[in-house]
Amino acid sequence: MIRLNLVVQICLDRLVTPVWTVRALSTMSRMSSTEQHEVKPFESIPGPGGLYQWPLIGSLLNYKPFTRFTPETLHNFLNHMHDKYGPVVKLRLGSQVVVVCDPKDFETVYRNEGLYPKRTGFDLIAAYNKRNNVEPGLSQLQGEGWHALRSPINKRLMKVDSAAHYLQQHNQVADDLVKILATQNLSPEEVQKLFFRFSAESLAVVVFNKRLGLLEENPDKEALEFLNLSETVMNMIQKALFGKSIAHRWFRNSTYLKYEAAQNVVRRIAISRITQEKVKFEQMKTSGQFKEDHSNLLFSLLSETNLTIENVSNVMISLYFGGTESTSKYIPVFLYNLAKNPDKQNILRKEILNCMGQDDPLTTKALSQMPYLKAALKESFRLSFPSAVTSFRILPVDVVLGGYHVPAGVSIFMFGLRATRTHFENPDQYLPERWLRSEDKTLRDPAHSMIVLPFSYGPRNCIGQRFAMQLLYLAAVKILQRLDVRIHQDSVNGSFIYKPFIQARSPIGLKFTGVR
Ligand code: HEM
Repeated sequence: MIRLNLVVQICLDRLVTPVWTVRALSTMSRMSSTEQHEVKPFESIPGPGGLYQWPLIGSLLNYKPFTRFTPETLHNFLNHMHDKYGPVVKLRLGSQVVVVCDPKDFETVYRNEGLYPKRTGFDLIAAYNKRNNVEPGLSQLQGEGWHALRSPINKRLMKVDSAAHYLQQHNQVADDLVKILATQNLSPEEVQKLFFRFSAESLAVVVFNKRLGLLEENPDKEALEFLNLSETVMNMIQKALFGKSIAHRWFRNSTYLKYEAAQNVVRRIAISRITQEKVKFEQMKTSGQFKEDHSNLLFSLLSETNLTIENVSNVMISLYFGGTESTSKYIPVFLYNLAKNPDKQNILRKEILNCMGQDDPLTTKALSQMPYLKAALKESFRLSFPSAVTSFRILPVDVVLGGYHVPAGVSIFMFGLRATRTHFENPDQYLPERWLRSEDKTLRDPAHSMIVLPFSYGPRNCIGQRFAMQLLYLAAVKILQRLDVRIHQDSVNGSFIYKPFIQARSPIGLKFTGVR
């Protein structure tokens, strides 16, 4: 996402200026004369100039060996840029982008994103889809094509109880996770891998209607192959995203070939599993067991007459990949914040044990009675924001951001992470209490509602957020119900990087011991 296709960038750069001139006039004419007077032109947005604005070279100059930053410490680089140039900065990150960090500007961006918000996809996936004649998935599509695929999923996944349908099965997966943590002495790397298996297993229940058995002592061969290939797919996307592979756009380089081989098998396995479920679905339909409002996502998508097996498989693959990496990376970060603040961990454990005891499964009722759990996760999102940039948009209209005119067609990055520090009291402390209502019913820390948006906002926000929250709550609840979480003394210095989701520079040494 961050390093856009350079060819497209160059074309965009050429296109943007003339479009801006025409649009600027029409937009400006809609403003009051005072506003027109105050708006500063796009050209005057501060930022590194000269060579730093050149296509390709400009982006490379931002990183090592020319600076102390790398794509993985993009957050530090953007903070440095805002310290130097102010709340609106123009620079090259692949294409020319405008970066904003004021929540009021986030609001303006979201308000103007239109019906089909545009966020460019991953060029490695685009190359694969084109070369293999595969229809693009949700995160790759734009415009009406995106809307046509997103709408049927939206109406099911954004429902309040969409994830709750899977809660019972997810409880079982979480129990298996806790059993392993309680009985095996795992290295930090093994713990990280275990969380990946937990997320993959939980999402498999949603996308394939089946557990894969990834938390069993000896998982079956196909399940393990699926897991290993999924990791390869994600690693290659990451490599391309951070500019460690560029040539895949023009020919099949080694990153592309590894991605293609892995993705071909992943797709074959996914399509074969979904085809098996289609047979079950047809039987249910014939026997009258299937109702229109069925809460099972896979069955309900299979019932859409305008979606082919290929469409449904693409959606499910998007969900599986969109969800596994992000959620598995965030579980140890949440646990890290609780382990570093044992007093908060104890308050949370007390709330959990009061609501559900040491053996009960997590239910929606119990969840509704746990305000501290929700505050603890929200505060973790604030203190350790899941992605370096909340998201980015290419708007269909001109806007004014921080007093500067930004033409339609320019990439706008919303750097929410900075606002999580600049808009709160005691920003470096983990204080779930700041999200709880005090007795006079006001929020203790009434921060702007556009700051802590881990799943972004608007019609193109994260479609899997209910599942992500469910899995994060479950992992924390089930672990704290039975185990105390501490950090190995010789581990972790709290230094996090983004690839593109947050993770500790080296796996966090979490220590799990039984609680009585
Ligand atoms: C902690 C976990 C997660 C985080 C922080 C996260 C965050 C995000 C963000 C910031 C976006 C971009 C939204 C925008 O541009 O407005 C996104 C998109 C997306 N996410 Fe998530 N996500 C998480 C988990 C999940 C899960 C569990 C799933 C699937 C079950 C999922 C599926 C997707 C998909 C398919 C998109 C693309 C949506 C579209 O383009 O229409 N994510 N996510």
